[in-house]
Amino acid sequence: MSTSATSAAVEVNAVHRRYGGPHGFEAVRGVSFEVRRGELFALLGTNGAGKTSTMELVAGFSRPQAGEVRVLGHDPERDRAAVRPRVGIMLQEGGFPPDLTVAETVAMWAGTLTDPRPAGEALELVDLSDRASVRVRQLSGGERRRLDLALAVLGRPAVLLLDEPTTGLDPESRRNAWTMVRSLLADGVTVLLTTHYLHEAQELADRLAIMHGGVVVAAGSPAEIVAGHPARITFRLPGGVTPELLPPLPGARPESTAVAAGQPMTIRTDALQATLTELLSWAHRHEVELAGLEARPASLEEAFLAVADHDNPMEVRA
Ligand SMILES: Nc1ncnc2c1ncn2[C@@H]1O[C@H](COP(=O)(O)OP(=O)(O)OP(=O)(O)O)[C@@H](O)[C@H]1O
Repeated sequence: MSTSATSAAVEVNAVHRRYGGPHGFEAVRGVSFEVRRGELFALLGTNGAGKTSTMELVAGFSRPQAGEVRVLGHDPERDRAAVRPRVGIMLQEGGFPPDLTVAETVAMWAGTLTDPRPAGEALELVDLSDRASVRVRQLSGGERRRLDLALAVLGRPAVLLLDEPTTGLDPESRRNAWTMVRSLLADGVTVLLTTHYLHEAQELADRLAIMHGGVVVAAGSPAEIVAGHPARITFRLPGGVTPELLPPLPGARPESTAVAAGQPMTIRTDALQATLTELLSWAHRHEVELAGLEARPASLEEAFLAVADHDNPMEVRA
């Protein structure tokens, strides 16, 4: 195991997870990452990439066939008694008795914890106070998700494991969930979450890993992940100008050269400042206006699509 056992809240080291026996399907194929204390680490990936399978290993619900997991320094499956009181878990299926009310569900769950938050406080955190007397079966999908979240934070966990916590939430509820997660982070809670919302990862994550086909294909801070991908400059080609009349632009390539004068043109560049400088001085010299000019770095979504398309992903240590 690495020497950072004291600083990392979660350590995942070269884990493998196979379903269906020794010759079955290997869903997780040598994944490694660390979640430092107090940070939010996001696991992104295509459908079936192995995010939930990895999350279940961290939750201690199953053992990896190879590799190691440590949560707060313990094996979460073997040392369950040491780990579980300090970890809040929200997986994809809540599975609560449908005939209990929201308040009864929280009370039942609180009964299994040593130092639970007051039920009202937990429901307030997820904006469900006014649904306390409603039966679980009558909740909407988004309200059930919020109940899952209330239960995950009920025991004042030091580490929170959230598997797609905001799937099915409307935009306002999603933002409320982000606010809650940020306040937990401010209190020093460590969060590992999976999400399909790249904007969510960009908003919340200190660091992230992108999984594809059971391995980590990119890892780092959101800025590090997008840094390796080209920026984009768009503008409307001035009247009378075709793409071949543009000057040579350092580090750049047009997305398409079949653009007529007056039409929108997109240029990809690995050297945004140099390309833009050259383009603007050319426009100045020729006294033409680049209407609708926009320049922006790659988004996490562009980086995600690029690495998810990668045919031969390499494992990366986060
Ligand atoms: N119990 C199981 N038995 C057999 N195969 C399984 C089992 N659970 C998951 N898998 C397979 O393992 C692979 C990884 O699944 P997993 O749920 O970990 O992916 P994921 O990244 O969370 O996907 P999604 O984004 O769609 O939720 C998938 O191909 C899935 O079909």
